Amino acid sequence: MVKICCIGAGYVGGPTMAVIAVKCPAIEVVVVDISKPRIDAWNSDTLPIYEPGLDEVVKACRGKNLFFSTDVEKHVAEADIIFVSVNTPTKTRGLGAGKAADLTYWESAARMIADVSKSDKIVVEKSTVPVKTAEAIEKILTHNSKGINYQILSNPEFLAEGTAIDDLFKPDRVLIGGRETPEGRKAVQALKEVYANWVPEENIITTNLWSAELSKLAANAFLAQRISSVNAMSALCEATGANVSEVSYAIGKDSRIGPKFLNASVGFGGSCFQKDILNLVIKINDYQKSRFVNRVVSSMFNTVSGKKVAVLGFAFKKDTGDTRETPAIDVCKGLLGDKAQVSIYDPQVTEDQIQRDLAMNKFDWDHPMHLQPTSPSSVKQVSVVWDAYEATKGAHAVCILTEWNEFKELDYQKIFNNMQKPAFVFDGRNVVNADKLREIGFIVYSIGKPLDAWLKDMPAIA
Ligand SMILES: NC(=O)C1=CN([C@@H]2O[C@H](COP(=O)(O)OP(=O)(O)OC[C@H]3O[C@@H](n4cnc5c(N)ncnc54)[C@H](O)[C@@H]3O)[C@@H](O)[C@H]2O)C=CC1
Ligand SMILES: O=C(O)[C@H]1O[C@H](OP(=O)(O)OP(=O)(O)OC[C@H]2O[C@@H](n3ccc(=O)[nH]c3=O)[C@H](O)[C@@H]2O)[C@H](O)[C@@H](O)[C@@H]1O
Repeated sequence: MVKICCIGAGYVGGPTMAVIAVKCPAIEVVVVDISKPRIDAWNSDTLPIYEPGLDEVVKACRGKNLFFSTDVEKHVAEADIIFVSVNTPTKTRGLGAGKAADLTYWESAARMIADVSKSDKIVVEKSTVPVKTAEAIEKILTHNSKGINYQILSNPEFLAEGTAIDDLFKPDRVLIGGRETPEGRKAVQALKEVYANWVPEENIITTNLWSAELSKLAANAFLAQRISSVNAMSALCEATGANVSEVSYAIGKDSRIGPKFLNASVGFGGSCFQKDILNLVIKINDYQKSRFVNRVVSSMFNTVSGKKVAVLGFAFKKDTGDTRETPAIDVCKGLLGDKAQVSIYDPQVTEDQIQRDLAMNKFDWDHPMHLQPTSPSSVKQVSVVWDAYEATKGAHAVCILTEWNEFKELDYQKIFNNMQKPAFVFDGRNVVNADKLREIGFIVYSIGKPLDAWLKDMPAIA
């Protein structure tokens, strides 16, 4: 019989383990906690937390294959899989106070696991933790390992309070991250088999450890931003006579936005949602563009002065010639600021438009034509050409700024042969097959993907 032990009998540990127990009669589940009153309550008729449906689930399996205990060490020692679902509050003092997560409880749980274990263990991060916590936990466990093999998995929880049991019975997805080694994959599979007792296979996502840890934080950030956006609209509604419920309904009908989580409120609460300013979205967008330019410059020995940089794509998205607020403007201006020679190709944007865009002040495009400069002085460091091969000839680097389909089909071997070496590709839209380009010899940067060894060694990005 597989034995599961969960450290932490709180809002997550209690309901999650009760659902595992009820759905997996062949698994023994023990929930342990250092708080005796909490454990006593879990063993009583008055459970320590209120959740619709929780009483029934606990009553169905408590004393059969679900147990609550304060004998933490005994049950950790006996378990095959240990979930750690202790609290991870915000630090209130010291370095990072008010911002960083306080991992004191996590660390003491990990040290206790290392102390009492006598057999191999799968240790599952259930708590919400900063990215890379698994690495720290791994270090604590393996430095004290006594020959025991530990596999760390990240299995963040997405339940919301008030709907915990429904969310656990029918999760949108279960996410399991693990090491990309044979032992890591085996551990991921073992945990997947637990959830597969009631969750459809296609809803169980497996990833690497860091993607799983980050996805949890990202999901909460997206949800919090959504509420903040609606709440910002509520102030606009009050000022204009619009009705926020009507606005939410109307925008929620857009299938890309969807109808959920669009209720204006006095502000969101709960322990997890904190970063809530609408401004953040704009700041992040500007940051994303300057980060791209910094990548280009820092990768190319910290200067692009006098170097030819090919820009493929100028429109704000594919299949249009529209350039209003295209990120290409800011990226090109950044490269020109560092004195690059920029050679631009876009299948639908004219040379006149590109020169106009690069000469114009930000937001001027949104004023009537007669207020805009009639004959913009062309920017000398810029040439606009008729195809991608011409743009990249003799270049040190290629920057892909629009996701035109034709950029996927280019003959990159031919492009490589005609470029300066080392030849760089900075893919701002994730359109190229980075592995194939690396085989040809390119140094490739793809937005949000693991970095080339070359790029990793270059100076940090501002
Ligand atoms: N509350 C929620 O809706 C959700 C919470 N989370 C995350 O899950 C984690 C747990 O959250 P909650 O269950 O709400 O916290 P909680 O505070 O209700 O429960 C944590 C429990 O861990 C126990 N504990 C702490 N250190 C221990 C140790 N060394 N040994 C044994 N027990 C120990 C505490 O006594 C407490 O009962 C947090 O990281 C939280 O961010 C994730 C998704 C949803
Ligand atoms: O990581 C966590 O702890 C959890 O945080 C939230 O769950 P929770 O905080 O329990 O509850 P929510 O339903 O998300 O509500 C959070 C706050 O936002 C408010 N809210 C929510 C939705 C909405 O449309 N408007 C709004 O103001 C709620 O009233 C509440 O104050 C997430 O929804 C869960 O997916 C996540 O697992």
